[in-house]
Amino acid sequence: MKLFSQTDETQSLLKNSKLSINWNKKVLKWTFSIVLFGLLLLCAIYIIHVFTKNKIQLESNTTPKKKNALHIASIATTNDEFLKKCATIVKCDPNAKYRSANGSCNNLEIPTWGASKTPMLRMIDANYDDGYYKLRLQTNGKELPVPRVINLNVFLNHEIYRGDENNVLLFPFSQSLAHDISGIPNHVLTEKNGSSIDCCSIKNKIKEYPLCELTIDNPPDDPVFGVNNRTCTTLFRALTSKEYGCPLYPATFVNANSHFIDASEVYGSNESYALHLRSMDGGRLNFSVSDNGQMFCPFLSQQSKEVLIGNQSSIEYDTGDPNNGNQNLGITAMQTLFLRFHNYIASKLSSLNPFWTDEIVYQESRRIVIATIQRIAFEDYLPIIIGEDFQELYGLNKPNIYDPSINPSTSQEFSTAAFRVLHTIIPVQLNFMNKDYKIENSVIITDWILNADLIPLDNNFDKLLKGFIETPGRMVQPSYNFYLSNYLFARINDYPLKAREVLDSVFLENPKYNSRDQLSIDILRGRDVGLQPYNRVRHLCGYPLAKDFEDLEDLLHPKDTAKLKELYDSVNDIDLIVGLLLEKHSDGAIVGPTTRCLIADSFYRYKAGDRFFYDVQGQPGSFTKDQLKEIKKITLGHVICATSNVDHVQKDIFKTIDHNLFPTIKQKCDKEFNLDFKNWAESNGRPEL
Ligand code: HEM
Ligand SMILES: [Ca+2]
Repeated sequence: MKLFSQTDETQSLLKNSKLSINWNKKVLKWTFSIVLFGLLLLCAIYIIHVFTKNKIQLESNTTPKKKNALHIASIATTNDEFLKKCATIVKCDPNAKYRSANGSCNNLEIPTWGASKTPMLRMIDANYDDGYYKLRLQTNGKELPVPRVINLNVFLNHEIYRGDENNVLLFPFSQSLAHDISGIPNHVLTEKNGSSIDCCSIKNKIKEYPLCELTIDNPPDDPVFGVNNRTCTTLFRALTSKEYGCPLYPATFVNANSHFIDASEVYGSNESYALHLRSMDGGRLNFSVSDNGQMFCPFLSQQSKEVLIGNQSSIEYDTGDPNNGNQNLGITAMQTLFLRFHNYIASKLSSLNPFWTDEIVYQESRRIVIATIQRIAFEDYLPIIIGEDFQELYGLNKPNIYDPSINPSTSQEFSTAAFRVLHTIIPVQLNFMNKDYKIENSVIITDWILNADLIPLDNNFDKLLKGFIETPGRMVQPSYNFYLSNYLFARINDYPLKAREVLDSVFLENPKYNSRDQLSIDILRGRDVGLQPYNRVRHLCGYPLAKDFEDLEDLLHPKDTAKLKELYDSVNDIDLIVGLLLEKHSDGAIVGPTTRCLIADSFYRYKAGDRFFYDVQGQPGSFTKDQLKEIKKITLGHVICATSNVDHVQKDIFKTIDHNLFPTIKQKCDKEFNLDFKNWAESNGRPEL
């Protein structure tokens, strides 16, 4: 007590201290609790954060992107063999603005994906009798039907002559796309003196020459070939990866062209050829000038006009596609069109940016030409082929869909079967039309295949383009045109024939008459490259596996399945292209369901698998928003207007539009189809090397 009395202050202090100790304890307790709570809270937040973060990462790493139900996936097991065994190591510059000439370094993870001289992709493993290279047999071990017999029994003489709503232009544009994405050379067997061996003349020893294995036996009662006892047609097997120094099992085929849609048919598919085609001046490509001052692909052999008129194929042109650029008047017209378009853009860009080097002008012009072709291919062309709605549903219309996991390579099924279905749109006749819509001249197919002499004469190029736009095209249908099925590459003494009458009379007199059947070739090529039969591929595309011929009637006409039943022993033997040609067309498309599925798959690869695709943003070479806006306006009509004297075109450039019935749909080139490259002026922020 004393203590208390003695020290009031202290007491109070003590009291106070007691109080304060109590209070301090409380504060401490509260602080501790708050801190603990805070810590717990922080821990909880951290745990939640880590958990959700991991979950998100887990989802983005392991959950595949929501798969579009229409997409098919390759089920072939051999696609990576080339990468494992033969792909060269390529060093890429991830900041490179422009695509390489051969397509390498497009995919920075797998730089050889899509490059020229790399294999075609298989959707399904190859089908060979020996699992490796020998042509497949029927499932019961018997020989497959002779292709010519298939053509004669199912296709020939069933042509539909109705004009199509699409015009002839669809054909050369299709073909130039085909040779942009695919090119498999033949393995030609040569004599010691360098001339090619005629497999038919060594028929008794043909087994010793596996490359002659495709040689066609025409039936003795063949209505065309039988007449002159032409029982045999030579066809060589395609060049395999082995000939490129990379033996693979099973036989694998190599694309000589870059797989991407990158105008390789204009610029070449490798660096040295690309350089060879350049003038190295003003960013232009080399060109020749005709007598009337017009620009053409460089003439490889220049002869006098008189000789040209003397009906001999004397001019050949130097193009980015040395194998096919001269094959026919249509494809050569496309080569000319895009060569001119490149040089047109180069001159525009040079005047906007006089200080640009040849290299910058060349690369920027090339980039615009490629973008133009890609835009036309995806927005104007593809909807006609596979149908607008299907294209939308497939996800092909979405912008900027680059996905480095997509292999951009051309599939074997697409290039050797599905895209060749469009061989059916090849017309018999091409028209040269003047500005007044008058046909001045027409040539039939035996005159315009292997004969591109007509292009530089007079104003033929303009008239040919006008004829393409104004003439209704050939409808897609099961049969190829009669000439293509009988008189392909009809040449006597190496000169093209001039008219059907001549052709027929010579044919009757000359047993050496040497024409071919394109459909037989396409069927055989499918066997050559080991394509799986139609039933397997349609199943891959989501259609039921047919157990017998009648089961095919969900997609084919009963009259056709009946014919197939007479030719093939089993529904599992039908050649892919045969089934594809006979499919009823899908809604809004000009091809059937399996063809549409294979075409959509490939075009998806060419878009989603191309880092330089024209609308991809965020890459070193992406177009600016303003440039992209301008690119999006360029139609094939603009290209024609910029490069020829055609003065009226329509926006829907592949549609036949009767100028008498719909005069307002035709628009004046100089009014409606001008191009503006001001967004490429360097003051606008781009570009520099
Ligand atoms: C007059 C026009 C045409 C002719 C004479 C023609 C002829 C040929 C020939 C002879 C082949 C090589 C056949 C072989 O040995 O396997 C071929 C391949 C091919 N054709 Fe055509 N064709 C023409 C137009 C078209 C068109 C319009 C398309 C439409 C897309 C097309 C698509 C293809 C494709 C994808 C290939 C495979 C290319 C390869 O990988 O080598 N062709 N064509
Ligand atoms: Ca290409």
